[in-house]
Amino acid sequence: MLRIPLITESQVKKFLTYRELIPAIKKALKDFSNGHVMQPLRQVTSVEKHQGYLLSMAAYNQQQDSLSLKVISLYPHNHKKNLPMHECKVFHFDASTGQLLAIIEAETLTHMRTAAASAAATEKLLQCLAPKNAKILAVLGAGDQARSHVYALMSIHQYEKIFVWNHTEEKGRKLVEELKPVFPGIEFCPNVEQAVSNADVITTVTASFQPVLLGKWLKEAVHINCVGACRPDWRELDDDCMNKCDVYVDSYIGATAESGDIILSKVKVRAEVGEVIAGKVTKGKNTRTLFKSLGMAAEDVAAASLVLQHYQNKQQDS
Ligand SMILES: NC(=O)C1=CN([C@@H]2O[C@H](COP(=O)(O)OP(=O)(O)OC[C@H]3O[C@@H](n4cnc5c(N)ncnc54)[C@H](O)[C@@H]3O)[C@@H](O)[C@H]2O)C=CC1
Ligand SMILES: O=C([O-])C1=[NH+]CCC1
Repeated sequence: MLRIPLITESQVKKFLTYRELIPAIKKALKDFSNGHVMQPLRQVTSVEKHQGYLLSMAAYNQQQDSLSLKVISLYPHNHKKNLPMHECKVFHFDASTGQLLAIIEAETLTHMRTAAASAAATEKLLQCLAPKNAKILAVLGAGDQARSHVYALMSIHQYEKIFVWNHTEEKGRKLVEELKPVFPGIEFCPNVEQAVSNADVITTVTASFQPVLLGKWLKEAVHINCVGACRPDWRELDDDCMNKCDVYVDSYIGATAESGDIILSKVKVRAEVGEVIAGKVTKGKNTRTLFKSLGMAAEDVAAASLVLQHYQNKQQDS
């Protein structure tokens, strides 16, 4: 019987780099918006008794001929138990035969591909619409996504200052301490308004159900990546913030079905980021831009393909 390889977290950490991943995710976003990806809306199974969810995310990228399914748990109260909010695996298939090629431990893959999508959006929207001389990055949240976002965003632009805010100071300070040797300009900011009010780029990566970022704090030119709040009644941004920005999404269908920030604010979505990358959408006049990221299986397929390529190359070498 053929044994299916399990590609572990430590292997994924060795295989994935933002240098390779960001272009791969850009291509995935573009392929998706060009209609080359079969991606049903993800299936969400509620585990009401424990206030959790199980998400099934499948996609087939016709351009890459690449097929996978990610299964990911979402337990927003896990931080109180000192447990991660998500646990996940990607099942990567041979698209031509339907045979399972590998099972991939996908926590790092998810942290990195999400941050790569934000980096791709920031690069595109900052270049088109917001100031080129961005100096200050603000990160609201101090978990796994906060860490991956600092690495990914710093890989495309050298911000002089990074302000991290978290609702619990201890966790925020701990992340800053960890990242300080790599990014000396990073600081913890105990006041969220102070953290964001001079920021050129703001990334929200919290497990909050209520707005943590308010429109009245935004400066005239700013780009926001809003990464948390993936349920129709959850918010990370208030209505004012949503309405002050030109809003871009990863998927229209996903955003209008799942994002509380989009649905409850009734904001008009300007475009998918993939449409901007594909050159189908022209520059808007608004100097405030916002990328509402919900995460897509198309991104998981792209990241899993890279992981598998590296894994197979390594097997051939040894
Ligand atoms: N858009 C996408 O593709 C993806 C989005 N996510 C979302 O990103 C967010 C962060 O995920 P992780 O970093 O993996 O989680 P994590 O558990 O590592 O970090 C969550 C952070 O939110 C903070 N937090 C918890 N409750 C809060 C509250 N009530 N108000 C403000 N902050 C609060 C925690 O202190 C922690 O800093 C989550 O909402 C998650 O669902 C995760 C994966 C992909
Ligand atoms: O795309 C993803 O993996 C997720 N988005 C929100 C929770 C998990």
